[in-house]
Amino acid sequence: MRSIDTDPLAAALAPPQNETPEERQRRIQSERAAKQVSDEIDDQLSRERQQAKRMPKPVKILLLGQSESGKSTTLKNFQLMCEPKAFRAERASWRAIIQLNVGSVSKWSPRADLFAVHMRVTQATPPATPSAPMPIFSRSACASSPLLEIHDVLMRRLAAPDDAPSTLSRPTALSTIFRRRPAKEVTVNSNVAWKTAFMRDGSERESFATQDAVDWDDPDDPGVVLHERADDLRRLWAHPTVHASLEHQGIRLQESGGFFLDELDIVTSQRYVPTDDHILRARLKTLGVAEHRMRLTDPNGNITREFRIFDVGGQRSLISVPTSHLPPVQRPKWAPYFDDMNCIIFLAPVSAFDQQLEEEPEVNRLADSVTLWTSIISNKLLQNTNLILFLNKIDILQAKLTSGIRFSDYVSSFGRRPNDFDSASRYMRKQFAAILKESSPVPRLFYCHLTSVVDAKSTRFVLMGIKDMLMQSHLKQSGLIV
Ligand SMILES: Nc1nc2c(ncn2[C@@H]2O[C@H](COP(=O)(O)OP(=O)(O)OP(=O)(O)O)[C@@H](O)[C@H]2O)c(=O)[nH]1
Ligand SMILES: [Mg+2]
Repeated sequence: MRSIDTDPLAAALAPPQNETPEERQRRIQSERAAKQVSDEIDDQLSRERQQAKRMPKPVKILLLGQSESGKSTTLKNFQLMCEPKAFRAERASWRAIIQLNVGSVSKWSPRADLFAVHMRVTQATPPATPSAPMPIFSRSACASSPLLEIHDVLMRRLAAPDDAPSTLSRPTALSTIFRRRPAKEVTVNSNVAWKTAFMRDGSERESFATQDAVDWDDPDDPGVVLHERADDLRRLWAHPTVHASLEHQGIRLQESGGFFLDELDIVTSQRYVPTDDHILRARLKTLGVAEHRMRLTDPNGNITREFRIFDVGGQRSLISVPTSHLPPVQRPKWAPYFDDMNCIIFLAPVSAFDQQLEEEPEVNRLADSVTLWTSIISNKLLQNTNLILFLNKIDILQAKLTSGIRFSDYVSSFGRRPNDFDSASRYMRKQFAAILKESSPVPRLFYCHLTSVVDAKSTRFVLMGIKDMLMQSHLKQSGLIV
């Protein structure tokens, strides 16, 4: 046997040689306390392991669809339904995103030329007649625009840009969360817990009162600038030249995600805290794949089921839809990672029948959704997964058809059917179902819903049905019911 002299471990653990009786007493007490803590941790781990063994397997849901189809908004609805407290605890974070949406002129400027219009309005030159061509101002000429200023304050608040060291106290780690790309949307990297960065004390909390959601004393709060500039923004948005210009270019900002200009009074108010409805309408593009876990509890607070929802950012490079030079159906690279999903919710934004993809302006957005749908349902790795189709953004579809935009001008196979919501939605449902029948490797059940996922009430109804259906089929699979 090794003696203490030669065994380094025993030597390190041995009591000090000249220990007094008091020191010995203190040492023994502290060793006892440490052992007690260690035993408690062991017990807790063992209890959790037992509970995990008893818990049914988690229900896994995969959200798919092109960019801006409504996947993250569907996820927010799930959260609102399953964990309303946690959803509302994130209001401060969503407030920042909504403020960014309001000040996000870089998104509109290339298309909507709001800077140019803005220069006229604020310089009080007589407005041009709506039909007159709009002068084009360079970005530098507009550098003093209050709109740009708001946007810049928000961006500095959200992420210290790499090229301009921020004087703000926000952690620079935020720059890895948000990325600013010229004339592109602000995106969120799904692997980063960005929401906690906006919580009042930087920590996640289960619940707090509305007024506690935001740090009202923060001198860098973008709400202050936004409130100061509210009049400018209101004048800009109320100006007839702005609307004439947008109409002239066929731009309907009201239908874009993150549109809050019709509610400037509310969102620029000094103590603005977003409602559930505003959170659902806030726009933040997802990058990568985000996994969200939600725990359902019984009335006694015991966890009965875990839902894992995977939100796959819809940008083309990620979902890898074919482009003109690739074969018509290409296997998505991520599919092997998702072959054990219980269900895929596929979102097709049907209001986009008259729009083109931002990434590829020659591709119609509805055609792109159909291609992506075909590629998903024909994938053998995903063939055993339940399929639920959301024909989404029906509120915008309805508004477009009512305003006289003709569906058949973009979808010639629609022919001479009436240009109304019922005919168009029925037609699309039939087309998507026919593709499934033709392209799925095995026959499968197909559920289709006409949705507007910014409407919390109707979406809750749809999601409740899906949740019940999944729990039933899950229990059947586990042999717990027949
Ligand atoms: N009017 C209306 N807006 C919607 C609807 N569904 C989603 N939106 C809005 O459209 C925008 C885009 O929705 P997201 O949920 O962010 O889209 P996404 O599919 O996650 O997009 P990526 O993250 O880019 O893949 C958001 O501002 C939503 O509020 C809808 O049914 N009607
Ligand atoms: Mg998203």
